[in-house]
Amino acid sequence: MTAELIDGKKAAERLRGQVAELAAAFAADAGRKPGLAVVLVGEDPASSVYVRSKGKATVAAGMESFEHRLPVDTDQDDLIALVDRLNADPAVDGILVQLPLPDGLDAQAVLTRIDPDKDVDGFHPVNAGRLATGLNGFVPCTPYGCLMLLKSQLGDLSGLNAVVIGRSNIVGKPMAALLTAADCTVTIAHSRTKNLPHHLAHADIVVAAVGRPGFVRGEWLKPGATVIDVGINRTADGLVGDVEFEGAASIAGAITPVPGGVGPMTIACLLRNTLVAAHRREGIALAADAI
Ligand SMILES: Nc1nc(=O)c2c([nH]1)NC[C@@H]1CN(c3ccc(C(=O)N[C@@H](CCC(=O)O)C(=O)O)cc3)C=[N+]21
Ligand SMILES: [Mg+2]
Repeated sequence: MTAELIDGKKAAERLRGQVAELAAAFAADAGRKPGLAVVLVGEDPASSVYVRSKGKATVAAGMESFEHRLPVDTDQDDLIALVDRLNADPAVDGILVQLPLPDGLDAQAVLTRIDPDKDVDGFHPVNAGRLATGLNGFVPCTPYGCLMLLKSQLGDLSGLNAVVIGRSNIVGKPMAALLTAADCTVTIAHSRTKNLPHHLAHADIVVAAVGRPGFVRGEWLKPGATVIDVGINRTADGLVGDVEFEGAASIAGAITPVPGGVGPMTIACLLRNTLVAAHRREGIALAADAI
């Protein structure tokens, strides 16, 4: 292993510390804490664990956590009615509906119902449009966390070749938009891409978000590349990323581990977005470079 390990856990702790300080200042100013509502439908064990750790992180950052656990057979109208109540609740700055939703529920309809200014996941089409056109909105937490890790690792990203593998609305597309805005030359690769190794051979930055364990091989990388592994795959060998770690770590310049890389940053960015939402909703200024 010659690559530097990018410590997402440490970066996330630092960000959470900054959020906590600013949340305390907000509470002193506004007379209330920033509030995050998390909605979980059903009892998927992995989702339950995420929701619990989000709730804990929210409280630890000095914010209010509102947890709504609904039965697996909740119908669409009841879920929409809950979103409407949260949209109207002045104590709620951010709303997150945990995905995936159980079969039979229309996730797109639910996400589109969330007030875009409370959409701290950044999944609403209005926020996707804001990101695509350079307006201030909410950026999805996982790609935002990846960008923070890249900037703290590399500084200025201008002119670098970046290959994003995966084109989901949640990671790949917003990641490509963020890297484009940071003046990278961006390639979006996906399951139909021909000759992925050809594209990776020129990539200074690789963001892997394909959801297939060990899909990206070390020998495909440009020596010294910075590799961000978004994959969280539960296998017989435990939790592994989308990048074949051992091989990649002998060729890359820097790489995120799984776990302890992107995952912790996702939660820290959720708190960051909630803090920003609270300031915007109360009309309290937050210095652009504060966080
Ligand atoms: N509306 C919505 N927003 C989300 O942001 C969202 C979602 N739904 N559904 C599920 C995915 C997944 N996700 C993760 C968050 C943190 C870790 C994380 O902290 N992972 C740790 C530990 C992982 C473990 O041990 O299971 C790590 O990578 O080190 C992982 C995954 C957010 N998601
Ligand atoms: Mg794909």
